[in-house]
Amino acid sequence: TGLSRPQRMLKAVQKNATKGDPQSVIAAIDYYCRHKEWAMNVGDDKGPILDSVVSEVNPSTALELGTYCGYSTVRIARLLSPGSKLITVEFNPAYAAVARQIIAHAGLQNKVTLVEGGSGDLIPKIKEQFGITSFDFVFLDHWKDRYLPDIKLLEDCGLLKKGSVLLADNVICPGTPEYLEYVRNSPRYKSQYFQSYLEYTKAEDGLEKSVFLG
Ligand SMILES: Cc1cc(C(=O)N2CCN(C)CC2)sc1-c1cc(O)c2nc[nH]c(=O)c2c1
Ligand SMILES: [Mg+2]
Repeated sequence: TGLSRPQRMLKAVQKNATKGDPQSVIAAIDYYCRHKEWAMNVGDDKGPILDSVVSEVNPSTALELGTYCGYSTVRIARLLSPGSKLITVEFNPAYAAVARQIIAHAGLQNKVTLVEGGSGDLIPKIKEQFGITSFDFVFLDHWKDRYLPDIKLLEDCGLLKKGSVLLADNVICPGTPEYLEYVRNSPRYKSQYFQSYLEYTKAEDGLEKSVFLG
């Protein structure tokens, strides 16, 4: 049955993007997914909002839940200051294999640690495995039903500190109602909605930014 959609995306990156140039990797993926075949990257409508939040936070430690093909991994890692680290978690080994190659094509492999496995299993092991005490920034983009349990896990594992910023994709489409209800009503978070569009479409979607108050 030939190549998978992620593998076809990888080929497009290897063909059209310049090695070591993250912006060309981002542009090659956006062109492919807008004009050839749709894929669930955060994309070029929501991407600049992600960029602005990452730049504002300038995290020393960042966590991404849901790597997929590494598009948002590249968007985040290209903005990190020297010495900062991004840990990205991917459940699907086929996605992880493609993401490693796309992250390497961008030349960002030294800023990124890709961990394969389920977020629920990995989060409790992060402190001991990576010597990280807390995350300055967390991007939630894995599976809508894991957003709420995983932030509760991050809280319980002491991986959030006063001022930690959570940014969640797809809060409208596919939608994460329980997560939104929690972060918008909990006294422990200050939340803000950034309206945008589902990647490469005219459908509404948006990002929810939530600051942990401690
Ligand atoms: C798979 C999928 C299908 C969607 C949709 O409404 N579609 C109608 C319009 N056509 C064009 C595309 C398909 S939206 C979406 C999606 C989008 C993300 O950003 C995701 N991020 C993380 N994890 C996910 O499971 C995830 C799913
Ligand atoms: Mg998404």
